[in-house]
Amino acid sequence: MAIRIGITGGIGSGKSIVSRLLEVMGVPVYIADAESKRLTNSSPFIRKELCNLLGDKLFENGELNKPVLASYLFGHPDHARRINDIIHPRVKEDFRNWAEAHAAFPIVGIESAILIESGFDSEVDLIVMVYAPFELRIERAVRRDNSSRELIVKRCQCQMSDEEKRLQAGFVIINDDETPLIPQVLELISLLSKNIDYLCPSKNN
Ligand SMILES: CC(C)(COP(=O)(O)OP(=O)(O)OC[C@H]1O[C@@H](n2cnc3c(N)ncnc32)[C@H](O)[C@@H]1O)[C@@H](O)C(=O)NCCC(=O)NCCS
Ligand SMILES: Nc1ncnc2c1ncn2[C@@H]1O[C@H](COP(=O)(O)OP(=O)(O)OP(=O)(O)O)[C@@H](O)[C@H]1O
Repeated sequence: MAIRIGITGGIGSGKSIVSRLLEVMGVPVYIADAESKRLTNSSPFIRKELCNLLGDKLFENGELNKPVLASYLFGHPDHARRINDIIHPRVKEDFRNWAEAHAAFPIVGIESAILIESGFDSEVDLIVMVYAPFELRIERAVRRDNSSRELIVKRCQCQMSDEEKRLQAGFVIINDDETPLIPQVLELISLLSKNIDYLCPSKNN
């Protein structure tokens, strides 16, 4: 069975770039955000539960009304928890199937901004945190999403702080526009390759 790493970090930290680098280096990565959107659109169970909470207007012509979901979800941390409790158990199940299908790889990854908050930390052998200073994250996300600072800050408030994430991370990748990324990703892969026994002894037999 593959070693499972969880790649996390706040909005704009650079998880997508790190995941892309890992994939280029031969580590398949399950992108939880993309998969949760796919499941939200395709799973009748998720649709039904979301409509029970927010009404049928949530799906217009069969398509998820993203602004409606976003305004509820990011409106209050309790709302985010309610939505996550509907979507994330299905994502977890989907990830387990995906990981089994990729069991021949020595290392696989899952990328999620809310890996720890949504309980995916128990699915992985190592948490890798992508870190960037708060202001830089906001600046990047504002530019990328063509969004306002207020909106991005509000989304940050639905996520665990960097300080808390750091406490749980076994490896931190600094993505501050100064520290080169590739050597850090190579170091991670090298460390994992050397420490397979240490990380998950049962998986290396
Ligand atoms: C609410 C939705 C429709 C907003 O879509 P929109 O295109 O406006 O934003 P986008 O998806 O690009 O999200 C921007 C960032 O917000 C953060 N974010 C998204 N969902 C969540 C969440 N449930 N809790 C905390 N932060 C979140 C992530 O850092 C994400 O990259 C969308 O984010 C969604 O469907 N979220 C539920 C799926 C989910 O929980 N994804 C998070 C990772 S598993
Ligand atoms: N080292 C870097 N150099 C230049 N641009 C970067 C760097 N890291 C990230 N960016 C840019 O910052 C933006 C945010 O990065 P990215 O999308 O990888 O963040 P993320 O952690 O996946 O965020 P989210 O949780 O919002 O999905 C992107 O437009 C990306 O191209």
